[in-house]
Amino acid sequence: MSHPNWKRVVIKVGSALISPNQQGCSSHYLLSIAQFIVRCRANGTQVVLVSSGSVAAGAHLFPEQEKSDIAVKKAMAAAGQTEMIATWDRLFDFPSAQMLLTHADLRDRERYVSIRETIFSLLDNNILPIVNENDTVTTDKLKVGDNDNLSAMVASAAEADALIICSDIDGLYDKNPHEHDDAKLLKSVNTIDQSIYDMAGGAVKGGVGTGGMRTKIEAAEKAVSHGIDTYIINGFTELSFNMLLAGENPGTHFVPHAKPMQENVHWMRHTSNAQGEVIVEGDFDASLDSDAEQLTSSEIIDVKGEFSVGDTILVRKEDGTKLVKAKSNYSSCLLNFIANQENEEFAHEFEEKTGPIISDQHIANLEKE
Ligand SMILES: Nc1ncnc2c1ncn2[C@@H]1O[C@H](COP(=O)(O)OP(=O)(O)O)[C@@H](O)[C@H]1O
Ligand SMILES: N[C@@H](CCC(=O)OP(=O)(O)O)C(=O)O
Repeated sequence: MSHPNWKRVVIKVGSALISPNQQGCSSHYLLSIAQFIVRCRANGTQVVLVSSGSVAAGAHLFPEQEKSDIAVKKAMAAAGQTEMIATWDRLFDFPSAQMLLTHADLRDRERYVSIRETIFSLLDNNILPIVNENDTVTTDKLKVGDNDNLSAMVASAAEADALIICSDIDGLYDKNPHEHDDAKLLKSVNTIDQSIYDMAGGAVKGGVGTGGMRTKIEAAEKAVSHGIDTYIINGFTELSFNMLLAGENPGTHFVPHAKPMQENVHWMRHTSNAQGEVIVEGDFDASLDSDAEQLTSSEIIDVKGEFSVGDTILVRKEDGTKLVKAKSNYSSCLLNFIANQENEEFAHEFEEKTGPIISDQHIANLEKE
């Protein structure tokens, strides 16, 4: 876990650190984070910054408006984003670059690959990528929704060794310490299961944070399955960063999987969204192997939703058991047509000619969730 071994890290900074009073941006807490970034780079560690705070930073420009109104929030984000980037940029004597992403970008394989290339190209040229969600264009369907999950997706895309989530609290406690005086800090988490999720509450009501601990655990789960060391640390104190640089754990460390998922399987599982569902009989045991069992139309009971060739679909059993997520080589329309064929020989010949229903190159086994 010692810091000098990291080739690349992603640092996620929450809104409370950027705009503690919602009166624009403050560099008060950002100075020690910037110092950490500078020292990482001096040690030869590449850094990608995922920064929240555009909504919080822009809030003061809309004094008369209802802050929960979506259109107002988007306007706050648009206005606050420039101030947030300018505040970071002032703290560095090297160039930074703004990357505004949505889930619609990350779940599209082509755009995802393009995002990866841009990150690598910026890093190769010693430019600091500063990523945020593109709040002004998102809708419920298109957004990641919180920067904890976004930072895990970015860490996977960037092939980072570590993800450091800077929060307003020392790490993950066994219960919300703002509500329970006897809450205890977990120094290390080996396995993220339901008992870990049960410890997490949401963000403080009326505060500037979005996801609370739940989204940080979701992020950690995504990252560790890609072999990424993940930390939740207190970003208010400089000591956290000094400890990280000394190879010590200042908060909660989520231990990465010893056998990380392959990059494209990880993307399919944790970043891509299923556009539709195919309900099948029995267990369909998928694997990333062209000799593996193929899904055939005779096993399909139902096709749900509308999807096109190349979209990700979820293959599940009638009882709801999720089997695999995969790229579909058929549209929902064509799959419905072939699955409803009474002439099995025709269906079989059609599939032989058209090729496998789901791609054996883009598939993630869901371990019968
Ligand atoms: N088990 C827990 N351990 C630590 N914090 C928790 C827990 N459950 C809920 N929280 C809340 O999560 C908050 C941190 O998340 P959030 O407000 O979204 O901040 P950020 O801006 O850093 O993302 C904490 O301040 C705390 O109120
Ligand atoms: N994209 C939003 C960030 C949303 C978010 O996840 O905030 P936080 O919980 O403070 O990390 C913004 O810039 O305000």
